[in-house]
Amino acid sequence: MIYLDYAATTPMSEEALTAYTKAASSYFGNSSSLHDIGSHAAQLLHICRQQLAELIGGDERGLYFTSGGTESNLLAVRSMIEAHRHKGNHLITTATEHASLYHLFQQLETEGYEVTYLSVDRFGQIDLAELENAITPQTILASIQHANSEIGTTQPIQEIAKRLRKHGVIFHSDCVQTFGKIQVDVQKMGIDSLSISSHKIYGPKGVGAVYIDPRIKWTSCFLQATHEFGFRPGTVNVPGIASFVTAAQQACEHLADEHARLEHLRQYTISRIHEKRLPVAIEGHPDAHLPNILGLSVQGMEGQYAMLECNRYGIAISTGSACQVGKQAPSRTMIAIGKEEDEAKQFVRISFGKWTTLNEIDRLLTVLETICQQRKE
Ligand SMILES: Cc1ncc(COP(=O)(O)O)c(C=O)c1O
Repeated sequence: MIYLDYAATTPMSEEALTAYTKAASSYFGNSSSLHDIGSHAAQLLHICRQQLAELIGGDERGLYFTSGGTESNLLAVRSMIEAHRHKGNHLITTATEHASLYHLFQQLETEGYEVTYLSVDRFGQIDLAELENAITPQTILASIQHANSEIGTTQPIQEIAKRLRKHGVIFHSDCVQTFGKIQVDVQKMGIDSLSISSHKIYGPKGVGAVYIDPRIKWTSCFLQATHEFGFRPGTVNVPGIASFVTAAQQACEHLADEHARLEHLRQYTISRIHEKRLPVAIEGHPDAHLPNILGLSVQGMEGQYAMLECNRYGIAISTGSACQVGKQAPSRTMIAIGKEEDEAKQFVRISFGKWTTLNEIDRLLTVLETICQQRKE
């Protein structure tokens, strides 16, 4: 099977697996226990926190480990808005956030918050003037993703941060798809808070982190949470965290080389699509994009059909959106970039990773050509 769905999840690297087993056997203690076995685990946790904070240019006192990107987004936003409720009830986000945030903001609307969903252009970027116009004295927080998980478009984070800072609005950014792929540095980006996840970068599933600038106040979503400085209750997954941080260090260390390699694969795929004259449109931003994600619209064919046919030929790709067999929902991102509902269902996402080769891409393109041809006949 050829795996071209690395943006959905990645296999664990050897190094991350080794770090996991080592920590799980040698540092198995509960990091909250006061005996030496607990203290050893707490020491490892402390080192992991320092190392991860360094990788994102942050202060270790603002880093909290969680069960992944979904929980990170939920807890970061809820904890910060709860502490700033006195300022007002207005929140800003975009039409193309990950489902974890989209559903959270929908829920918050039912709880009395007013939410502005910023539109995006045909490449998936927000409009800075629209952002600035949306800010009111009651705006508490804006949650704007670093990159979209379906089409890979990155947002002009520094420009966004400048505008939000000018008006004293807290800036949370979902960096789940970008951390380890392009630079994520809280100071350079000017963000107050971010979410990251381990399983997108060859670490274990069920582990992630939130960073909240220690100057930003937050109120825990949990009563009397004693772990993670009160941010999140529950025994801390120290082996998972040690493995996550190992994966993160590797991803950041090889970031530049890996970026160039993945971008080459992406450009190669696009040029071969054009050469073969496949009935496929390239989605996303021509310049501001992740190197590992390529969003495609397969004309006249539902994305789910294309995906299932690719699977039949031994290639794993994604439709980008959660769907049930035989019932494809239109991609929210596609609708937001201006597609009609039928067109929005024609979406597939190809995502490259550590082990992707040009031969695998050639095979994908041959299969796509066959599927399009079959459909015509
Ligand atoms: C942009 C983005 N945010 C959040 C998540 C959720 O992360 P996790 O799977 O770790 O809960 C994902 C995962 O697909 C994602 O792509």
